[in-house]
Amino acid sequence: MAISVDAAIDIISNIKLKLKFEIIAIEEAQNRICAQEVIATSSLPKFDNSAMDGYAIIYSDKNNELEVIDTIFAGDDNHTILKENTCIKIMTGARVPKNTTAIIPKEDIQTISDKKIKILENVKEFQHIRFIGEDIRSGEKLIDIGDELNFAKITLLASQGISHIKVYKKPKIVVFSSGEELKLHYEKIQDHQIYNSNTPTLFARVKELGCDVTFIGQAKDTIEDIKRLVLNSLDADLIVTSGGVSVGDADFTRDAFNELDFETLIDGIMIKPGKPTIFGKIDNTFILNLPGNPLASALIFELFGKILIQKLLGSNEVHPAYIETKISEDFKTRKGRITIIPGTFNGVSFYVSKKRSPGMVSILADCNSLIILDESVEYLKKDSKVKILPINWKFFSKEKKDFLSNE
Ligand SMILES: Nc1nc2c(c(=O)[nH]1)N[C@H]1C(S)=C(S)[C@@H](COP(=O)(O)OP(=O)(O)OC[C@H]3O[C@@H](n4cnc5c(N)ncnc54)[C@H](O)[C@@H]3O)O[C@H]1N2
Ligand code: MOO
Repeated sequence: MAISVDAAIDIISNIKLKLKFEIIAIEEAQNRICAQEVIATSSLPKFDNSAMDGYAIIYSDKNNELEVIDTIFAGDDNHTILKENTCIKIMTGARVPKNTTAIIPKEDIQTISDKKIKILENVKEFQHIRFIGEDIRSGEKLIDIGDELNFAKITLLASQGISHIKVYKKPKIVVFSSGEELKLHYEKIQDHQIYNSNTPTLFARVKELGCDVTFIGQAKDTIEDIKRLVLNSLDADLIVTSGGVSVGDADFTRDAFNELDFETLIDGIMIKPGKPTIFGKIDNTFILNLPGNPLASALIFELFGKILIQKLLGSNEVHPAYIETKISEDFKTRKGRITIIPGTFNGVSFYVSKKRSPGMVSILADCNSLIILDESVEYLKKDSKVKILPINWKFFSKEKKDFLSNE
């Protein structure tokens, strides 16, 4: 029996998993999920240092002529300290002498003689000193279990001298389709046949989301053939298949799964499109059977499949987050079931896709987000608030946008 959207999301978000991990070099770690806590073992900066090329001084000497008694470069292990009315020439990044209370940028001094300078500008106590630990404190948690590693997290690792990191293994996903009418995109087709667009779509999507993915072919519309493909894939973490879930005379996936000790977790979701979605498990392999209709299949994957992938990746972020915006024009829909509406968010408003039929293939190519409308919604007035779920976060535009003004 079909269950509510909320119940389906809860089932997927609460699946229990034993994830495997591996140790990899940090250069290879982008988009991987961290399987260990990383605690800072050294403060950054490691020592008080100069933020400018200039002179280290004692603040109370700021109005006096100062004698230059030494020069310190970044990386020097210099232990000279300042005396009254002296200064030390210092480079950006160099450790400051212990009793320094201000750095004077080179541009702000006047050279009086070879070893004498005078300060021309106002000085603030402690100016241009970068203090130990102001960036990272030793003992501070830098990365948590389940955090996604990106360039910025890799910065943290490298700055601590960490060369290798424990990450969860990429989930192994197997994709296949069923349907006698389907041919692969590199095959010749006849007039009564269509190209299998779902499998390459899902293959690409799970790969984009950080999984290892294998395509194992197409099942004929027979229980035996579907069983054969499933049995071949039980080393995977997840099988994603599409088609064959409805009530037609050639829809056999449910029967095939049931002959293989399938534990049904979801059999239908009260959503449009994509109601006939099946999710369950054989041994340790999850199976997500999406509807055959291409848009239905892709949208259900965007809403539910992505949560599942976040779980399988080991991410600690499994709940879809939204952006609040407004709808670009009046919008009418049929109430009665929660509906996934694809469209485009241009940074200001959400534009509903004009075409939305579940059997279409062309729609998502022009969309970057979804809204999920409650079953009671029949009409949204222009500028009504909507919550969008982004499909893609890389946010660029074909037109030049003014992101510099704050109006
Ligand atoms: N009597 C009823 N008929 C249907 C119902 C229903 O409740 N009662 N539900 C409809 C809904 S909603 C959906 S969704 C589909 C789901 O059907 P299946 O998952 O069994 O999918 P198929 O019948 O195999 O195919 C549906 C449609 O999609 C095309 N398709 C299938 N696989 C692919 C693929 N890999 N690439 C591209 N296109 C694909 C297929 O040719 C069909 O046109 O059932 C409705 N019927
Ligand atoms: O719900 Mo079906 O998935 O519309 O085409």
